[in-house]
Amino acid sequence: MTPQPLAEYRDVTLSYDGHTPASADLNLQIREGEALALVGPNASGKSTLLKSMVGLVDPIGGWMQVLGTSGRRAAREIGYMPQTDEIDPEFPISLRQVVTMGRFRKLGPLRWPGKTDRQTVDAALERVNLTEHAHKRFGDLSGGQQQRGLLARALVTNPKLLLLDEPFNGLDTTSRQQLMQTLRELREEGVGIAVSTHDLELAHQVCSHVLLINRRQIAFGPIHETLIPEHVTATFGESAGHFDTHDDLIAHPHPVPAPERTGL
Ligand SMILES: Nc1ncnc2c1ncn2[C@@H]1O[C@H](COP(=O)(O)OP(=O)(O)OP(=O)(O)O)[C@@H](O)[C@H]1O
Repeated sequence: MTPQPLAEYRDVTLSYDGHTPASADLNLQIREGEALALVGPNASGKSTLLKSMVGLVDPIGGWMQVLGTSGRRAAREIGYMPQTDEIDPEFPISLRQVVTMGRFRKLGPLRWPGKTDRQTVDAALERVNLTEHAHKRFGDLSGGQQQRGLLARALVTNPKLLLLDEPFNGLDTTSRQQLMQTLRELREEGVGIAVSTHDLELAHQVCSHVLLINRRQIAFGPIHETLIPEHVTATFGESAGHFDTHDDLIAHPHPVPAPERTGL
């Protein structure tokens, strides 16, 4: 029997205020070891979709399930790396403390981190190659190191499902390669991943599936069949350029702004 998907959406519409749709027609599945790239222009609904998987945005239509329950209930078992983080670079908090914060969802507010928690934090830091920087102030790390630190924070719950919102933004080539390698390893271990990105090449290198979105879902499916010129043009508009071949598509990804918000 095929195992139940880690996340499944059927005709889902999401809304922040309970009536204005923020994104619609969402139909997707993420299974163990699969990685889904969310691709679309700015303000097209990528972050909204990720937020809905941890219950930060609710559906106003359709049916969805995450880890067999609602996004809100599943949140403790999910690793979520948001696009922007609230950590003030001036705040005197070490990288290790930032990563340990990721355990608090598991620990609950009244438990002090124990041996297992410390070991899990050590393993996550090692996984993202930051062990030697553990005691540095978070704000003193480079942008790429901070990104990797936030990934470590998302990993300390040992999630079955990992959600990453534009994790490659601002990374240099080395950090990018390291992050891609980590994501491939996680897939091999059976972790399901959803990652929003503007980078089609990266999507191809890391992901098994793609969902193209521009306030509505344009297409979803295996990446090699679905990330095709017709779908990219439908997502980004004609100004996305003309793509003759698959290589063109990867060489010339030109995201353009989404249309003004009109309530779909
Ligand atoms: N907190 C919020 N309250 C109300 N509307 C919101 C909120 N956050 C986003 N939206 C709206 O939802 C729509 C989708 O935005 P979203 O942030 O999901 O896009 P995105 O594809 O992640 O964009 P980007 O690539 O710029 O991060 C936009 O119209 C946006 O204005």
